Amino acid sequence: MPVPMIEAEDVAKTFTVRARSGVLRRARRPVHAVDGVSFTVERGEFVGYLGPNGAGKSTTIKMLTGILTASSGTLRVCGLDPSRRRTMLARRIGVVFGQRTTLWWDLPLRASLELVRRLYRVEAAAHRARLAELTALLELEPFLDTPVRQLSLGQRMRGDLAAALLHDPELLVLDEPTIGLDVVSKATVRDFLERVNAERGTTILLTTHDLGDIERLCRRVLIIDHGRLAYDGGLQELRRTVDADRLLVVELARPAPPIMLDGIETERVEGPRQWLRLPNAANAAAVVAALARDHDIRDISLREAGIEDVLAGLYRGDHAYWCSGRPVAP
Ligand SMILES: Nc1ncnc2c1ncn2[C@@H]1O[C@H](COP(=O)(O)OP(=O)(O)OP(=O)(O)O)[C@@H](O)[C@H]1O
Repeated sequence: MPVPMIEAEDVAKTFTVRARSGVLRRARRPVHAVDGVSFTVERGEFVGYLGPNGAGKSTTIKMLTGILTASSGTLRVCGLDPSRRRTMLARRIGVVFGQRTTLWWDLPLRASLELVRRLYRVEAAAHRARLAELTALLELEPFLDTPVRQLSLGQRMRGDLAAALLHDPELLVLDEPTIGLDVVSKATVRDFLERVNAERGTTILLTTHDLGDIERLCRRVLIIDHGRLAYDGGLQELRRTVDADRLLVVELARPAPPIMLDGIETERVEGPRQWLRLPNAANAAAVVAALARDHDIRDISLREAGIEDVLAGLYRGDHAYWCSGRPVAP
């Protein structure tokens, strides 16, 4: 059986921070950034790694790439211990941090990519072929000779993606790759990542707050909260698992007091329009029939819970935590 791309078993990372506890005293306090996380990512998967601010995503990525050493637990990436085999691992993985560039600020993009080639010791002919392919896919040609500092955010991100993939890594780790990009640049980056995964079989682990990235690209998501894994499974299953409410928007013939229906909360009233929160278990057809019986209705529409609602509920702690289809203690 092939070795999984990522194997994390009970991985934890605790930082010690010093906080002022008196005029002169500074007390030490542990911060459990990652608190016993276990998961496996198989070759060829495209996995989203989600969680609210401060959940432990970046810390996990830093451990996966060998920048930080885990405080406890076992971690294997491409079968290697990242903190002990960091250089060897660097040749097999690509990493992109959306907030930072790995390119040389004052050099043209082409020269930056040449330096990356030398760092990874990619043979010149292989580099030319790969650069030509990435240039076409990411449409880099118009700005290959522009200094990196003059590139727009979207152009720089495409340059960073090329740099991360020049050595044809088995695993691509992305931390917020579409942050700050406009809709067209986001679409280019998403199309590109989809192709890299589908055509080259590159395994991708994607951290993002952009749910459009996740809905478009990830078949599986891992959700981390307070350093612990809150969910591991498909997006559709997540929607079904988490009891997310739907919203019924009712337009009455004339303004009226809030509608009273058993088990249904009228969330907002604006003139003749009312917003009713429907629990997942409620039968929408029965609710509409009851409304039609007692009120003069002009229009009605049902808004399904979006993935944002599902995640917001999960992050707020409204729901039990679920992993592998089973509830787990938060
Ligand atoms: N070097 C550090 N020293 C002390 N605490 C840290 C350090 N790095 C991270 N932390 C803390 O660990 C926790 C997890 O941080 P992390 O950056 O991994 O979260 P995140 O999920 O990436 O958040 P965001 O979505 O905001 O980027 C936070 O409480 C953070 O303050």
